[in-house]
Amino acid sequence: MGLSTHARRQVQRQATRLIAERFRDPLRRNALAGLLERTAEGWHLAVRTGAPGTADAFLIGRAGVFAVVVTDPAPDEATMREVARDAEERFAGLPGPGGQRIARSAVTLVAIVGADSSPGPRNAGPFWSLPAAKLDQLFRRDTVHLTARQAAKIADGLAARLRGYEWLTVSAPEKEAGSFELLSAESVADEQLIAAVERPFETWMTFLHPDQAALAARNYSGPARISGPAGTGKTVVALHRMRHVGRRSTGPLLFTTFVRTLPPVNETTFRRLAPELADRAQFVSLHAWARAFLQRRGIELNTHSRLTKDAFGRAWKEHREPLERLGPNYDYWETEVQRIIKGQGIRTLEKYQSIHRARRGLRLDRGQREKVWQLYTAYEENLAANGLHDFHDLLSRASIELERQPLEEPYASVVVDEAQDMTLTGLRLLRTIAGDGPNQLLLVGDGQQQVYPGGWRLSDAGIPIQGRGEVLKVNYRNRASILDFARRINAVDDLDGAAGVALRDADSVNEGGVVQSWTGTPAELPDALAAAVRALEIPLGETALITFSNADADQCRRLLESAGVPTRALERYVGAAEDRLHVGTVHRAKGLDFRAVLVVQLPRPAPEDPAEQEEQHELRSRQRLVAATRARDFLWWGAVQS
Ligand SMILES: Nc1ncnc2c1ncn2[C@@H]1O[C@H](COP(=O)(O)OP(=O)(O)OP(=O)(O)O)[C@@H](O)[C@H]1O
Repeated sequence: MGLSTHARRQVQRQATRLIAERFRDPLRRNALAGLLERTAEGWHLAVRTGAPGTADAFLIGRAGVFAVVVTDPAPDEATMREVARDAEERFAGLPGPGGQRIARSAVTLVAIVGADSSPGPRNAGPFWSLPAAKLDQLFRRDTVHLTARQAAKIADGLAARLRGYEWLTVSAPEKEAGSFELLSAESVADEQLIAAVERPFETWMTFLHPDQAALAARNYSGPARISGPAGTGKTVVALHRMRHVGRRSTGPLLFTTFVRTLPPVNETTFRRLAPELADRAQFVSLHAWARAFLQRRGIELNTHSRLTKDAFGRAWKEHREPLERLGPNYDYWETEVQRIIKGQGIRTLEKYQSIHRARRGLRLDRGQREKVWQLYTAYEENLAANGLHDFHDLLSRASIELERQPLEEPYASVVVDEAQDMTLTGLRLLRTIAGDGPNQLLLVGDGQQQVYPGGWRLSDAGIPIQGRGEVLKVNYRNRASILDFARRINAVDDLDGAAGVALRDADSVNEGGVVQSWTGTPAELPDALAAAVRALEIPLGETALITFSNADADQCRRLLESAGVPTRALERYVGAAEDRLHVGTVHRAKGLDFRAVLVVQLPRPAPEDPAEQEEQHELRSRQRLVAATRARDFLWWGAVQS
């Protein structure tokens, strides 16, 4: 509390007296007085005076909205679900900034329990179980996401919907109240303090666009998909939805992606949004999930990546000649084997002959496909001879094992973020993990942002989406000038055969923003980059430098370090602010955002074949679009020309 000891004592005395006049039960007296004290800091508290069956109190402040039950022993889940439903109804739809509304899933349900009552597993139910002695956790600074004015407006709106409740408030002595008001409301010092911990005003934790709010709470009879251009809040909705579904179910929840680096960031966010479900929700890449699952079943696969690469290299040496005549690029054929043959789980030449190779530039006739198949089989033989498996094998093996014997404890809900970069093998595994039941599988993605080659249709993975495909259109991330810049990148979205909504059709809500473009030679890059970083008005910890290959990222990191700029690999980013500039490839940056982004585009040799050129161009456009749309307020785009 930001009050002097003397003022705090006065506030405590007032609170204890007001509560003692109304309640007899010691736990209730203690807990509600603890909450009431906070009204001296700008929190709003309504306590129930009418019949039981609903929340004992509603608490509203800069860390969100809470429905509170005070109880000893710990409450049962059915009772709390009823309380939750009532609370959700009361808050639902209250207006917020820019036409947004409070989401049902924004209300945090808290049971304040006695010291001796056993609350069961912590953070694992539809409510947050908190001993009275630990009330302080409700007021943690790292969960602040509303302005004082927004909190007051919510309290006003709620007041009109509350019968049988009384608003109580205490205040600090006048002199201190004045100085505290300055601190608690819109004070610059306070904002800076919060900004140091997290992005100020992540208002989406309470307010959603009506379309977002509808998707967060919609009931789906089978697998569903949320798509929409970059920055439209797909991940935000997926996290709200996870809370919504989690509150209405039992069993574990899974949030997964193709990339390893994204789940920890989303886990940090989810723990702030839904602390009560933190221990029930698992955030893990699909490969890590598959490996852990197989280990539990006593199956260990050796996927040493350097050795598997060697196995491919040896196969390539043997079979390169006819393929090089078609297209000389090693990477092209590695991708063909990895993303098309293995990624789609193709086991026979016959099948490979029959498929449509989506998003691949070179057309291959039957004879040519046979040559690719020889490369593939040589690779498989090399793997087998050395007891090796690649990451695709990990996923297909997990599917087989899961079909043989289902999970001991099925998931209540599975969310797949950045689904556009999954392989078909991955999607099939996900379907087996989640099943087709109501609300069990949610795929979130945007075909325009696919950063790996190759494509698929959800129907190829046997995932029935009919009528459950949703699209979001309002961009909340990028300021207008950044969005304009990104819209000019012409990235196609033909993934899954459906014409999606492209970034150019997204609505923008954030004014302003700065984009700076720089073009120069490799020799000029070090100075230009150092100057761009020096001129940054945004802290390094909220800035990322994005490249299009690992080698380019290493080069830029070296340049920055020798210019005295502290850096950190984007792989290690978990969402916490650090005073280091994060550097990494677009593959690591996808799904994330930063206040400032520097993009360095180094020259790459273009393939000779026009079809291959076209494919590379399309992929690069999508990657550039992802890179540009990571920036919220400031974008520096450096194009190095040879
Ligand atoms: N309702 C909202 N109010 C305020 N900010 C929001 C809202 N929805 C999303 N945002 C913000 O917009 C940004 C983008 O959200 P999110 O990452 O969920 O979008 P996305 O569609 O998954 O993006 P991408 O596909 O580019 O990864 C985030 O910074 C998020 O905090």
